[in-house]
Amino acid sequence: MAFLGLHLGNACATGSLYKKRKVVQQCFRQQPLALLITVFIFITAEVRLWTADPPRHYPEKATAAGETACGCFIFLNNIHPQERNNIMEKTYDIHVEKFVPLISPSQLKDRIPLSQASHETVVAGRRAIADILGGKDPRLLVVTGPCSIHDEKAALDYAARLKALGDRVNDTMLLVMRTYFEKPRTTVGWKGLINDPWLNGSYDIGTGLERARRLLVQITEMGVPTATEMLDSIVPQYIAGLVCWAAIGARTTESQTHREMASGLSMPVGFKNCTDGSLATAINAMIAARSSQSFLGIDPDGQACIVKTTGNPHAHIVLRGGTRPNYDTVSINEAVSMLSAKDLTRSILVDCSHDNSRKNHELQASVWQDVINQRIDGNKSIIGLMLESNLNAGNQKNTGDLAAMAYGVSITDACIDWETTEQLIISAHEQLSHANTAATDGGFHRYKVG
Ligand SMILES: O=C[C@H](O)[C@H](O)COP(=O)(O)O
Ligand SMILES: C=C(OP(=O)(O)O)C(=O)O
Repeated sequence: MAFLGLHLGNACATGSLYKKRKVVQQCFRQQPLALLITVFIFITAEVRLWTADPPRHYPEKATAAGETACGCFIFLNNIHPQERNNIMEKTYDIHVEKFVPLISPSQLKDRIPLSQASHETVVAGRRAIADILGGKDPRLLVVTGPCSIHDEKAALDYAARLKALGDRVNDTMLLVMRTYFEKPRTTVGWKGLINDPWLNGSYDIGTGLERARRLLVQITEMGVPTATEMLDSIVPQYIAGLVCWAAIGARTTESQTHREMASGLSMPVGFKNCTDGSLATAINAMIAARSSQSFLGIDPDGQACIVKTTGNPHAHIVLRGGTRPNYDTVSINEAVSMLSAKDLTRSILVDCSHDNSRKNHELQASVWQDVINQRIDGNKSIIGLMLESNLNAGNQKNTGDLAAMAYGVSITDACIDWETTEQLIISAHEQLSHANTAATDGGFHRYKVG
């Protein structure tokens, strides 16, 4: 009734003849008396406006008459002014199809708890990464693994191989597995296992969170430290306790929301330089992330809340190239000067993939070797490298049919295969071991930060 009253007013003021007729018919069926009185008041108002001296113009007259009629209808039907909001045309969620409730972070943690073995891997992994960033651990941090996880079986296969390799090179490198569940897209595309776990556009995010958490538990139970990109600001509540290193990607490093989220994350966070190659965005991000922040989020029970953080002490930069690669000596020195000027940690991780290899996975090997050479030559600011690597090389189209797709091949960016990965890591391990042994003054000195 109230809704019709409002529509009557609106229809009188602005509507088409058809709309007016429809609204009046509805009103008449439901509230004949109120309608008659309203129509009478409306006509009286119209007549007064049309005969006013000086004459008033049409839109003003129509609106005023409509509002008068609407006001009278609301008054006659005893509608409280506050209820008007409820009967007005909807101004929110117009483009929202539906809201699908999700399990809360604590419910998911109860369902898939952190085991003792996982806990040990996460704590030791984070500590080792923080020590590498701070210059206390002389090893090289190597973040390697698929561009994105789409098949848990292949991910576990990769993790098992990485565990064996990590044990072998443990005295020169810390190997951390890319377990990327969220993919930022330049335009559109598959957004990762959390967003679309069935690879078919069904967006079963609840299942995605569950599968991501379960896989992280399995990988950390194998003793393999994990790395992921944090993209959605709600996701960390569900999985962050199982992640040793996090990235904020090139597309989101400039975003305030992501910087705030990073300030509260429990693990070291690497900020990628911007897609155009700008370092300033990552440097500004590091300043924002090390500061305490207050922002909107959810608590472990899924309740919307204000999240107050203390700031992340282990924010650092990741060079991933832009309009040109930025892994060369000149680019790295430029990054060091910019970081020094802002009194930030000068520890740099170089991503061999993305725009450093011009998205050609085969070029990752030469980027890798160039950076290893710089490190051996004494570039003390290089603390780590990243590879996009999978069981098998290249990439394939996501057809949505996991059984029909090639095993261990990326469905996002092209990756190098396992054999190449192993060969690069072992070769670098040998070169680093040799350099350490050969150095007459006890090995190259790690860069002390702060
Ligand atoms: O690392 C993965 C991709 O480079 C990133 O998600 C962007 O991919 P897109 O440009 O294909 O969307
Ligand atoms: C998306 C990624 O990188 P970037 O943000 O550098 O494009 C990635 O590492 O998966």
